[in-house]
Amino acid sequence: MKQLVIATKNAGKVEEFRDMFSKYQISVKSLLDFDQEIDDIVEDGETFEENATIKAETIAAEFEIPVVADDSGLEIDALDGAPGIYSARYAGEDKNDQRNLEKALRELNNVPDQKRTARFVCAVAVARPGHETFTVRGTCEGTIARHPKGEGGFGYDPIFVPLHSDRTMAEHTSDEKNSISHRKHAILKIEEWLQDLS
Ligand SMILES: O=c1nc[nH]c2c1ncn2[C@H]1C[C@H](O)[C@@H](COP(=O)(O)OP(=O)(O)OP(=O)(O)O)O1
Ligand SMILES: [Mg+2]
Repeated sequence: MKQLVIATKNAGKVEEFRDMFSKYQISVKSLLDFDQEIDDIVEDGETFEENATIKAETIAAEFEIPVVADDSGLEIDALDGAPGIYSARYAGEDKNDQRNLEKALRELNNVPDQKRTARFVCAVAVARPGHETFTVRGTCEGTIARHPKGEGGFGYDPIFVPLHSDRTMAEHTSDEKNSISHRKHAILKIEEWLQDLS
């Protein structure tokens, strides 16, 4: 079994990478699996790609191994793309999913249904010692619901209704989410690299 480190401390992301990488015979190790304490990485880039690169290169340099990182978030059109790269800390430094989605709903309180369009964005960076880092991006278009619904997924999934669906992402099974998500679309773009990994 091939192994890949994902430079994330987000358990929801880890589970999705595990599920989606299993078909490439890749087992996933995340920052949650290291015995030593790993400091939080400062994500001070101006784009998803910059932040994914910072995370991947920090861990690749520290452990001298190939690393994949994910920087992702929700862009809401009626809020000019907010929360965007600030999605994790939208309602405060404690990165609370529930408070984040409640804040998004509050901001959209007076916004009619047809103007509630949004998309999930995921930039994936691949960093390897001695190689140039590269990034890819996947997106998932949808709308913001009026109320949270569903127990699956993580983050903003309870308020995000993907295009062509009448359920929130949190009401999708993990297999359903992993076939349409921004993360899936990003991973498809590194599929060849994943297959060639030794
Ligand atoms: O599929 C998703 N379904 C719902 N919400 C999502 C998704 N994907 C990203 N999101 C939200 C969660 C968080 O508010 C932000 C990611 O922030 P982001 O900095 O990339 O991740 P993080 O800080 O949780 O973990 P880490 O940096 O260790 O990978 O976007
Ligand atoms: Mg983060």
